[in-house]
Amino acid sequence: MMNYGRDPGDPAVQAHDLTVARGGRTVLDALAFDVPRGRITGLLGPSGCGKSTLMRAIVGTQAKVTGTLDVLGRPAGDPRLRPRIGYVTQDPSVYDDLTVRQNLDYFAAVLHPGRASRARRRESVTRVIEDVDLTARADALAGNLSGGQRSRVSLAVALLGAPELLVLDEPTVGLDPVLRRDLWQLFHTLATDRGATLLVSSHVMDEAERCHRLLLMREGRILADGAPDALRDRTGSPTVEAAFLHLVDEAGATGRPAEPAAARTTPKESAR
Ligand SMILES: Nc1ncnc2c1ncn2[C@@H]1O[C@H](COP(=O)(O)OP(=O)(O)OP(=O)(O)O)[C@@H](O)[C@H]1O
Repeated sequence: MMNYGRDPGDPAVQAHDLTVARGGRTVLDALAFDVPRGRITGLLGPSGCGKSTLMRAIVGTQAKVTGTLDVLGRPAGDPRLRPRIGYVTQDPSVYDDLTVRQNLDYFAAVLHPGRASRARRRESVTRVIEDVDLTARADALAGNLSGGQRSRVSLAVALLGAPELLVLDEPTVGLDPVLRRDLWQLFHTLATDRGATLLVSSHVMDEAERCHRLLLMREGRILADGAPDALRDRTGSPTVEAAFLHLVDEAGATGRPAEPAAARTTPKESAR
């Protein structure tokens, strides 16, 4: 199986004092955390807490980022990081008038151009279609796929270059329980067998249990980080969701986070 670059050394992502302003507001506030290599780190928190903004900062597409943010040993946004990171946004970016295989052939040609790379392209396209379990639909037009199948095509595109770091923004939204389970199995294969680092966001707390490690976010801040077990133990909670609520109450009691909730209601669509 292909090795995606496990390296026991530095964390894949290291952030210190990471701050992002959007529309004149601070939406990420002095974050400090790291993301270990070869593991699945879940980025969990309610809608609007800043998960997508943080992911965009990591992949280098977010403006007005201050503080320190190192990704795979380089500053976030360094062009040399591009082939080493796979990023899947919430909106599947596929061409509806091409088949699944044609979509992947196209992106593979961008990644590995030239006649000399033809065999390599064919091998990687077949591999990623298998990875996302779309072999039976490889010749279907993307426009005729279900929402979940389209998002798996986007994931396949991100897997093409065998990236060391995969940043997946709510990849399981709208999927049925069987597909969600299958995708999480794939994430574990990518991390465990291929050494990839995954950062996966979700606002569904039950997905937390499937991660090796969690970053719990609320209102632009990291509320807590650690393994699901450790977070449950530390808060004496039966589930990560209960642990999250406990931590929210604790933060309220110590007077830490929070700008007024009303200041945080800008529709997400205006962000793009
Ligand atoms: N262009 C913008 N101007 C002002 N505020 C913005 C802008 N874009 C996003 N925001 C705000 O930044 C905050 C973080 O948004 P972000 O999309 O990162 O949250 P999220 O946790 O990913 O939410 P969701 O789960 O709904 O995708 C939100 O409160 C949002 O309203």
